[in-house]
Amino acid sequence: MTKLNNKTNTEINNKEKTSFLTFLYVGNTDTVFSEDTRRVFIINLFASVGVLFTLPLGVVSIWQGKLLLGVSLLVIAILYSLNHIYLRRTHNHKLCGYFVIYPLYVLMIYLVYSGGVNGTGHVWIYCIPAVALFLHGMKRGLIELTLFTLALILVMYFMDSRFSEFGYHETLKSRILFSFIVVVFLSGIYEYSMSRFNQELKETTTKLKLYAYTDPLTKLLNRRGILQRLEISTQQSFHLLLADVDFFKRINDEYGHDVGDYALTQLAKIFQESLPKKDDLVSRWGGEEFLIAVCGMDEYEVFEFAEILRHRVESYEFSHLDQRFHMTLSFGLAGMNSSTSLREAITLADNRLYQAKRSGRNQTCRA
Ligand SMILES: Nc1nc2c(ncn2[C@@H]2O[C@H](COP(=O)(O)OP(=O)(O)OP(=O)(O)O)[C@@H](O)[C@H]2O)c(=O)[nH]1
Repeated sequence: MTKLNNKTNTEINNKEKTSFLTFLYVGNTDTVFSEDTRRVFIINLFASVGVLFTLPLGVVSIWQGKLLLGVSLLVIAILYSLNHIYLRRTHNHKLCGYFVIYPLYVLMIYLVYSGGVNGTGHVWIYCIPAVALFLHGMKRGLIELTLFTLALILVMYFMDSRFSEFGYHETLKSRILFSFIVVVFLSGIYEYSMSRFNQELKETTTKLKLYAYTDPLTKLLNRRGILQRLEISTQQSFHLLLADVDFFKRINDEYGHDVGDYALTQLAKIFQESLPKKDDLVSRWGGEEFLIAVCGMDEYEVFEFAEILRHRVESYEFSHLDQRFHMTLSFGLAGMNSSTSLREAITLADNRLYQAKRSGRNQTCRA
């Protein structure tokens, strides 16, 4: 019974966690680590925290008779709530970022000018640097923060603000400015180190993806690479050609491993140059096997293409380190469409390749 209760509690907790994440990621929880999703998440978080503060403070301000301040806070609360809905529908984080930051600048300047509630308005300005630098990056963020600082100076020193009415010492103004500049400086250092770190992370991820999906010898996609590309492809149907070099072991044995490597690299070039369309793919499936995926052709056309390729390789003279030799290929052909899965098509192509080998090699076997 206790076990059952624990399970139900965990399920409820997981459900709540998922709903919370769905709220913050505006419905998109699968690509959590993409830069766009991260921005959507943080803008949404800023806006949600903004609503949590501006809504009650707005109500309190109206309650205390500070109508203008109260209405401004409520307008921002509404704006931030609409921002969430808009973000959920469009994922346009750039525009939503403007909706977060610009009303915030105006509100802060107004709070400093009016003193807010009992002269406490200026204490809120320190949230500005982090938000500005995150949303607009170092360059634009710092320009906006400089303009904001100038606006602060203007309001505090040159406008008839209500600052002196609250009995503050004159030095408080300069201390507010200096401490604000210190926070800008620290936020800038943080943003700079974070953006450097993110940049390096992005570059490393790109390199690792390249290594993970590419065959180092031929520079073609490897098995993982082509499977990933085929799984995400928008093409409805493909034909797969599994090609295998006949008696490749003899090349290695007769001419050495380096010549064998050269032959595989040269073969990869021939395959790549022969692909009919730019959406077609070729990969090194493993060892001396290559998987080619072609789209937009019927089975007969693919068979014809395989035969052309086979003859091209058969008549090609491989030449490396004074060694000259010829190679032949065997092909297994299979179609992949809505009724045949990728795995099934690969198995079928593999069976037909085996059949081509058994029937004497140097040929294409299809259904
Ligand atoms: N040089 C080189 N040889 C490789 C590489 N990968 C696999 N091979 C060799 O490819 C050969 C494959 O031999 P087998 O599987 O017996 O096939 P085969 O000699 O081509 O004979 P059939 O496929 O039956 O026509 C082996 O000798 C492997 O060492 C590679 O990256 N470089």
